[in-house]
Amino acid sequence: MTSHEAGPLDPGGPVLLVGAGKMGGALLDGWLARGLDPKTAFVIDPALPDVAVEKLERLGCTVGPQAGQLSNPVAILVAVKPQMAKAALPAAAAFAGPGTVIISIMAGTTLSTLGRGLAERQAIVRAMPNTPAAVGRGVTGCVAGAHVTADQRALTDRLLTAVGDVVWVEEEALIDAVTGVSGSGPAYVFLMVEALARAGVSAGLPADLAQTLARKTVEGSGVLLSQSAEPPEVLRKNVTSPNGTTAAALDVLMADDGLAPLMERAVAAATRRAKELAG
Ligand SMILES: NC(=O)C1=CN([C@@H]2O[C@H](COP(=O)(O)OP(=O)(O)OC[C@H]3O[C@@H](n4cnc5c(N)ncnc54)[C@H](OP(=O)(O)O)[C@@H]3O)[C@@H](O)[C@H]2O)C=CC1
Ligand SMILES: O=C(O)[C@@H]1CCC=N1
Repeated sequence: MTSHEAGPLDPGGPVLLVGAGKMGGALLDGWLARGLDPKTAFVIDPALPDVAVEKLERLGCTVGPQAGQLSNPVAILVAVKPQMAKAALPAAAAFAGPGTVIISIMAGTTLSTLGRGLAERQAIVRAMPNTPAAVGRGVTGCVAGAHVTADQRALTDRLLTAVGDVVWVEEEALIDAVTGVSGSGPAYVFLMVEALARAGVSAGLPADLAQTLARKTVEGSGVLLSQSAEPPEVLRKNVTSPNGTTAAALDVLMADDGLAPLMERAVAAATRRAKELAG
């Protein structure tokens, strides 16, 4: 796993972001927060509201670059919905040079599909980040296509560690499972907050108090997990007094039809859906 290096982010040339929505926007914010020179940041996103365009332009970024304004970017990060890939890839192809690495974060979209819209020997990385990137605490799984050089892999690391940690896998199919675990994973955790709050209401708490308790419990547990050297199993056991209240709850959650098989089915469904998105 690689983590952020000290010092300002310097990719060594211009970077183009195609699609500045929730994930692309979080990455761009992370790059700028890590000291990326805004003059080297280019953005294509026809849906970007005027106020966001003005803010980026005020910083010195170029939104909607014309041919001639940008050549040979060191990286193009494609962050549109997989269904928009066909519409967005021509722009990436138009600006890409032989030294450009294309980094796609589109769920399911394979290296082979990406390659069809790009030059024959284009360097392509398929990556899967997650939304905690918005607070610099994301984790991204990556796989490198055949033409990615060691320098381009290091550059990808620099761009993605700006918003969290990065892991590489060698087998492309594993990216679909990465999507099922960490790409979609934050939604499972937020759903757990919602469900815990609802269960608190059923146990007699006022709704706003139940929400506060559920939210703070998951926030605090996340921080404890991140700051502790102990595995989650030990942290769980630390809460669980013999024959106490937690043990009573865990008897339900750890039953044969409890959380583990449910999570397995959920991750399998997400992984399957990623494969379906490949078309
Ligand atoms: N959200 C998440 O948790 C994660 C998402 N991803 C992947 O990231 C990608 C983006 O997801 P997300 O950020 O949630 O989606 P968003 O819809 O928030 O962002 C996509 C942005 O791209 C814009 N767009 C559409 N067509 C084009 C185009 N031709 N050129 C440039 N921009 C375009 C969209 O505009 P408009 O709204 O008008 O369509 C939108 O602003 C997806 O492929 C997803 O699989 C990966 C990991 C996690
Ligand atoms: O739901 C999705 O398809 C995207 C990919 C991972 C998280 N969001």
